[in-house]
Amino acid sequence: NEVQFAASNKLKNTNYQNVYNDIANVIRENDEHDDYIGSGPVLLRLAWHASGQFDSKQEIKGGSYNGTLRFDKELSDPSNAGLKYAFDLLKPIYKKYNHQISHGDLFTLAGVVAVQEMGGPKIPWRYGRVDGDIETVPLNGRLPDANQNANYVRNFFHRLNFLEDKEIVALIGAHCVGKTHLKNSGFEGPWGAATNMFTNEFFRNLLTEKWVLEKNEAGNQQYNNDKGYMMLPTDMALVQDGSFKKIVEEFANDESSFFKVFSSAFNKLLENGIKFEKSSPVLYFKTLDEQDI
Ligand code: HEM
Ligand SMILES: Nc1ncc(C2CC2)[nH]1
Repeated sequence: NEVQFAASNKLKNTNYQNVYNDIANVIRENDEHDDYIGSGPVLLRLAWHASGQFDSKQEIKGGSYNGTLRFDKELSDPSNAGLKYAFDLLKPIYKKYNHQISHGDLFTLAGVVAVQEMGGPKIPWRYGRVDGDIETVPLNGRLPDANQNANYVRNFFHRLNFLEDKEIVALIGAHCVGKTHLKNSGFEGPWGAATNMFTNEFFRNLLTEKWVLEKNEAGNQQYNNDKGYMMLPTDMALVQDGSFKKIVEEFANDESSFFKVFSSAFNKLLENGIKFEKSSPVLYFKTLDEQDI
């Protein structure tokens, strides 16, 4: 399976902090989105969906390299419902940099900005993805189904080369931000209280709240508690499977452990299938707060 080689881009490393800041300012300016949850969660989901359709066994491999989520063919995949809003937020930034940044680099960088600006861990990031044409759009249907159990979840992430349970549990911990929307996915409700701060709270709620399996208005089964919070079947799988559950307990007790594993797993997700030059710089970005902006 040939891999795709990252190209050296025209932007100098320093300019990527400017792109980071532009995306961070878009998040600040659109804080009213989704009843003031803000635009961080949906931009994080955009970066995940731009990368999670990777399958090294397929002719068309997918992954973030070609920036194919920009094509309606992929954006209209029912799994991507709600993401056009996030893509539209990034269009003015793409235009501003006038082809000096690819869509693949922009979509993945937006995920890094979203995690960091919501108080999550620093995510190392590299540039060099090159936009592919519409022929490189992967088939729809490669993103995961939320109605499934622990074995499905484990096998799904094995396809993305996440062979350790720790990585899988950490990645799903991104459900600590945002909410589910009936019109997008057929599920409804937030996981918990603070839905725009990236913390280990999602893991605590999984363990401490009393969850009841109910059919929702769309006919899907979801877990609800007495405070109006919800969990997907695939979320609950993390405490139904013994190995996953031990890791949920570790992350619930030690947020720094969750952050460390999430940082490397999210970087790996965003770089699946891409070969970067040894010399290609690994960039770390300052948050707006760290720059006193
Ligand atoms: C078993 C794997 C996963 C399943 C089945 C799944 C499923 C879902 C579903 C059904 C939603 C609700 C979408 C909506 O109704 O708007 C959602 C939201 C979200 N997912 Fe996942 N997800 C998975 C893994 C991930 C991963 C790996 C990440 C990131 C690293 C992620 C980040 C998010 C975020 C940030 C939201 C909130 C979006 C918003 O508030 O608009 N998810 N997910
Ligand atoms: N419980 C739950 N699973 C997924 C979500 C959306 C990310 C917010 N909430």
